[in-house]
Amino acid sequence: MLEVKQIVKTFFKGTVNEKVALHGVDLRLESGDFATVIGGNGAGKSTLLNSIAGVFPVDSGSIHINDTDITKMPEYKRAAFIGRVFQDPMLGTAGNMQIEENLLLALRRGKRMGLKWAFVPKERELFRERLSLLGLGLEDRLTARMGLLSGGQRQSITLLMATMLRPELLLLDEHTAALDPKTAENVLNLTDKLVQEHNLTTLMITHNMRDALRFGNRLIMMNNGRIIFDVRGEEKKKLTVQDLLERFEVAGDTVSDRMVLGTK
Ligand SMILES: Nc1ncnc2c1ncn2[C@@H]1O[C@H](COP(=O)(O)OP(=O)(O)OP(=O)(O)O)[C@@H](O)[C@H]1O
Repeated sequence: MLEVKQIVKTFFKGTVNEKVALHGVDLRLESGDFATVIGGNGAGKSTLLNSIAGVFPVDSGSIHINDTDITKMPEYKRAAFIGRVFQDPMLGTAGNMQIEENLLLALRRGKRMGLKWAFVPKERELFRERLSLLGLGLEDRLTARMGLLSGGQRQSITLLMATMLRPELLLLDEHTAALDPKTAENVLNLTDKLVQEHNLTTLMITHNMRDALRFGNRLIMMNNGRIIFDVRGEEKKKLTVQDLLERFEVAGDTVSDRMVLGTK
């Protein structure tokens, strides 16, 4: 469960460039909620995810995961609760390390690694099993350098890593936006499979309205640092792109072609 209460975030406070990116945002995700997040440029979507992940402190308000108050917890400690996948496929994995070394880091997250990279055979077996889920043949390339893989392959492995130890919360920030349409589709389907399989509480920012409608049991729309629409269950299932366009229009937001058509 995630509970965000009244969070405010201001950038460049007290300067001519002062920007209030979040105006007292409230959000509660129940365990297993999969919420897609949409909104125009500068709506505050990434700022909301970054505030939850602890990339920077918030000005006020509180953030709880289950019963733990993480508002003042440093980012590296929050990583024990949170799995993240970013837009840039290069960010989630270490390019100069092997596939299995990256996976081992994820498996031993929060534990002392010591000086040795001693693999237990059971771990390699687990990695092979997880990688075969991707259907990319990577289970036979455990010692390949991550840097040799394509963006889609790296993003798929980042997803596996983010969910290797079941996180309390999964944060996805436009994680398929840098991929070609076919690869993006595969990574989205993998995302959905992992979320369902592990019943993960998930927040997924997407610029694509169709994907926001297709995935998850909840949809959240942001505008100008506020959540202006939060819909779930049957009501979400009935929503159409046209409904979303109307909401954007009422909010006075501009909608780009890529949001409607899903192109980059
Ligand atoms: N690190 C930062 N320093 C200064 N201003 C920032 C920073 N991050 C975000 N902002 C500003 O905060 C506002 C919200 O930005 P944010 O990136 O959260 O929007 P977004 O909804 O994710 O938009 P986009 O879809 O364009 O990525 C914008 O005005 C942005 O310029």
